Amino acid sequence: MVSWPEIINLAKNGKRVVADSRKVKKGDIFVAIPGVRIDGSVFVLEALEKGASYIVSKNKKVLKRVGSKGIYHPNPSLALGELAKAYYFPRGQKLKLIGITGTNGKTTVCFFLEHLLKKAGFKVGIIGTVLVRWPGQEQKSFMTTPDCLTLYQLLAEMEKTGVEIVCMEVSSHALSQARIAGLEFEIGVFTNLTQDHLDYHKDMQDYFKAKSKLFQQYAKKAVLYGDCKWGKEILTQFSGEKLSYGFHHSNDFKVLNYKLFPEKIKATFQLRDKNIALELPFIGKYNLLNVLAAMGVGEFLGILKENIYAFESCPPPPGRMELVNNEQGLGVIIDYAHTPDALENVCKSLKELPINKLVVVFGCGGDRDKIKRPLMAKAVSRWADFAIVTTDNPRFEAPEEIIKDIIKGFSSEFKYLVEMDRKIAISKGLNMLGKQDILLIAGKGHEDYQEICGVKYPFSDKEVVFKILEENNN
Ligand SMILES: CC(=O)N[C@H]1[C@@H](OP(=O)(O)OP(=O)(O)OC[C@H]2O[C@@H](n3ccc(=O)[nH]c3=O)[C@H](O)[C@@H]2O)O[C@H](CO)[C@@H](O)[C@@H]1O[C@H](C)C(=O)N[C@@H](C)C(=O)N[C@H](CCC(=O)O)C(=O)O
Ligand SMILES: Nc1ncnc2c1ncn2[C@@H]1O[C@H](COP(=O)(O)OP(=O)(O)OP(=O)(O)O)[C@@H](O)[C@H]1O
Ligand SMILES: N[C@H](CCC[C@H](N)C(=O)O)C(=O)O
Ligand SMILES: [Mg+2]
Repeated sequence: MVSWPEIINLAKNGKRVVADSRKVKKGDIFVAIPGVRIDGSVFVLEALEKGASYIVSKNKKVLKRVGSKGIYHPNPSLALGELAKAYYFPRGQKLKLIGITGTNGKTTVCFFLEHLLKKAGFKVGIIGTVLVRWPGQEQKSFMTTPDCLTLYQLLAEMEKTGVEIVCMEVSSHALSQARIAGLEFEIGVFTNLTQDHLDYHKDMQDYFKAKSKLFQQYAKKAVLYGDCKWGKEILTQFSGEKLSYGFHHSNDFKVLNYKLFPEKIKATFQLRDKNIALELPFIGKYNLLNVLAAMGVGEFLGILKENIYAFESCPPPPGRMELVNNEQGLGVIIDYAHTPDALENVCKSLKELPINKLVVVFGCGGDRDKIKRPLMAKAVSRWADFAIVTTDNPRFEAPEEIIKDIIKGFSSEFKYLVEMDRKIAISKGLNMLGKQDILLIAGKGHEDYQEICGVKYPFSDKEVVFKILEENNN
């Protein structure tokens, strides 16, 4: 039987590593991952039939049947990371990695960082919910954090083309499933932790445990949101170099004062002993936190001071508090808020502007956390003047049932209507707009599809707005 160091050496010398039996080719090393739906050990025979030369598994019964080609590893997900690292980075990882985790703000911080680091002269790559991008390359994303092998493949490709630093979103699913196993992160960022994904994580403590792995197992330095108990807990536990940020005066990097305008924010920050006033080209008070997170990373990399004004030309990511400019002069905003906290923050930020009525079109995703549905409605009803409840991505759930869960969160006096067809819902919202009113279309942001029963139908909130306005014009 081959030993673990021997198999690592084989991977270093170009022996392919796969975790999906459908992709096995002759000579590959197949790693059987115990998945959420199914145990990869079920596919060991298929992998062998396709010519796999080695099987890595923790299932001793299966390994007994495999014989000399079998290799026992107590944690196949970690084994996959080690093998992927050996295969894709045989001479070690040279790329600097920045990992961003948290319920909300990962994509935004990632985009802000890309902008800052480019200005500082780095060759930067980003990996996240909206896209994967590095100089000369851009691909649409299918996951926030890709599976382990896809991730390593991307990173290796980036390194080959001269990328020096990669900022990537690290979801709690990725941390639980060890998709980043074997990678070393120069800096980890924690943006916040609020209700989401309780379909996957047992409770908030379990969700936090997944998030905090980034700091316990992977990151050398930490940039931490210090205004919540979860951030404070990581701050206390983390033994490496760390920096906290937030609105509270106890943080290392903080907001001293700010003023929100319909298309920008003017703010003064205190960065340890230095104060700086900036005019930022986006809206949403919480985006001040996302800027601080990016500043914290800049500080650790030693490039913040010379490049701080980069934030004054930093556009928000697509579908995040995106103003839909239109000839009719209607106030329309598209945002990716799909959690109670995000909706609370977005609606509150909009109501802080000098506006009249706030109308919100939103729904909730199917096959995801059900507990958050009435809480999202509650957040909307606290700040909005009217809501139109519609479909998001129903996936395999009945839209009527999702909507039933949502409307349980509205108080009896709150005014809303239900319109299942998202296009008609948006159209109804647009028709309600008067002078200085705002229509917030929440939940799908940059997404260009609506997923119903396993089929992704083309649907972009932004394009739909333009289409309706054009139809109304004719
Ligand atoms: C719940 C979840 O995260 N599931 C992910 C997980 O699937 P799984 O554990 O169910 O895998 P499985 O289907 O049981 O298969 C187990 C193993 O058997 C292998 N297999 C499977 C079938 C076969 O014929 N042969 C075979 O060898 C699989 O390759 C796998 O290694 O591992 C798969 C392979 O890496 C992922 O594609 C899959 O993501 C699904 C599609 C997904 O929707 N994930 C979402 C929830 C997610 O991860 N989202 C986060 C963002 C969350 C946020 O908003 O923060 C993300 O990072 O994208
Ligand atoms: N720092 C923040 N605090 C609270 N809410 C935020 C923050 N940043 C962004 N949001 C809200 O969360 C939404 C999603 O933001 P973003 O895409 O940056 O987060 P994310 O963590 O990448 O989300 P996902 O996990 O879905 O990829 C935004 O559209 C906004 O409504
Ligand atoms: N990454 C998140 C995105 C949710 C976006 C929302 N549009 C939905 O479909 O619920 C998830 O997969 O839970
Ligand atoms: Mg994201």
